[in-house]
Formats: sequence, C-alpha cells, structure tokens
Amino acid sequence: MSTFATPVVCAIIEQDGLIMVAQRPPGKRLEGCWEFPGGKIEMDELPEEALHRELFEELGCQVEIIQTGRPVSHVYDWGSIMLHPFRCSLVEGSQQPVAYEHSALQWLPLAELGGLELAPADLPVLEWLNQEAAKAE
Ligand SMILES: Nc1nc2c([nH]c(=O)n2[C@H]2C[C@H](O)[C@@H](COP(=O)(O)OP(=O)(O)OP(=O)(O)O)O2)c(=O)[nH]1
Repeated sequence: MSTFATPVVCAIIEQDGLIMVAQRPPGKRLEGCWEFPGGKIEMDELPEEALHRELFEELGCQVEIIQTGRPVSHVYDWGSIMLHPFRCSLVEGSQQPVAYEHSALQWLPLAELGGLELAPADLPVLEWLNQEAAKAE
C-alpha cells in the first residue's frame, strides 16, 4: 500500500442553522455512509478550486467558504486520505443542492450528525464543528 495520503476536500454547507450531509451511493467505497460532499483534489489544483469544482459537479451549487478547518488524516484499509474540511454557505442565487451523484441529501442540526453512520474520517471534522459551535455560544 502506498504511504501517500490522497488529498480530499469536503464542504460543510450550512443554511438556516442546518448542515447538509450526503449519502454515498451503492457500488462505491463506504456505501451508505453519510459524508460531507466533496472529493479528491486533482493534480495542480488548490483545495479551494477542488471544492468549487466538486460541489458544482455533484450538487450543481455554488458556495462561499466561511471557515477553513485543519486537514485530518485517516487510514482506511485501501489507503490513506488527507481530508480538508471547509465550512461553507450557498452563494446568493445558487441552485439548491441536488443529489446528482449521491443516494440522498439531508439537512440536519449539528446535534443530530453524531447519530448518523458517518464516514470514519469525518469524525474529527464533526468534533471540530462542535468545538466551533461551542465557541460561538
Ligand atoms: N467527498 C468526501 N469523501 C470522503 C469523506 N470522508 C471520507 O472518508 N471520504 C473518502 C471517501 C473516498 O474514499 C474519498 C473521496 O473520494 P471521492 O468521493 O472523490 O471518490 P470516490 O468515491 O470515487 O473514491 P474512491 O471510491 O475511489 O475511494 O474520501 C467526506 O466527508 N467527503
């Protein structure tokens, strides 16, 4: 197995106090798990560029970045990823997200995300979101 960690971006899209999560489709790794939409960063692409590209491809929406999180690494049995999380909001006039590539989308309060079967790499991201929410109180 390569020791190179595949760089991945993900967006925590927030709207009206809710967060969007997307369900990974059948036939893909982590099938049925919930994730924050995004995907692999391509060669010669900045994380922010990958984020905008992936969200437009997967959901048809445009976002602006509210806050950049610290990248988290996770080792799966098929390899490692380095996940770059971004808190985002939809830009004014953007299409609402549509599940072009996911099985389902749902908007949930932060407190309910812990009850989902999230992709394991997303647990430290959830921890970060909880820390930021506690700071904002
Ligand atoms: N987009 C996204 N991917 C995540 C998250 N958490 C997590 O472990 N991943 C993993 C799943 C995939 O292995 C990889 C992202 O790959 P991808 O979404 O671009 O493409 P893919 O499903 O075809 O990936 P793969 O089957 O080749 O691993 O990162 C997350 O919150 N969002």
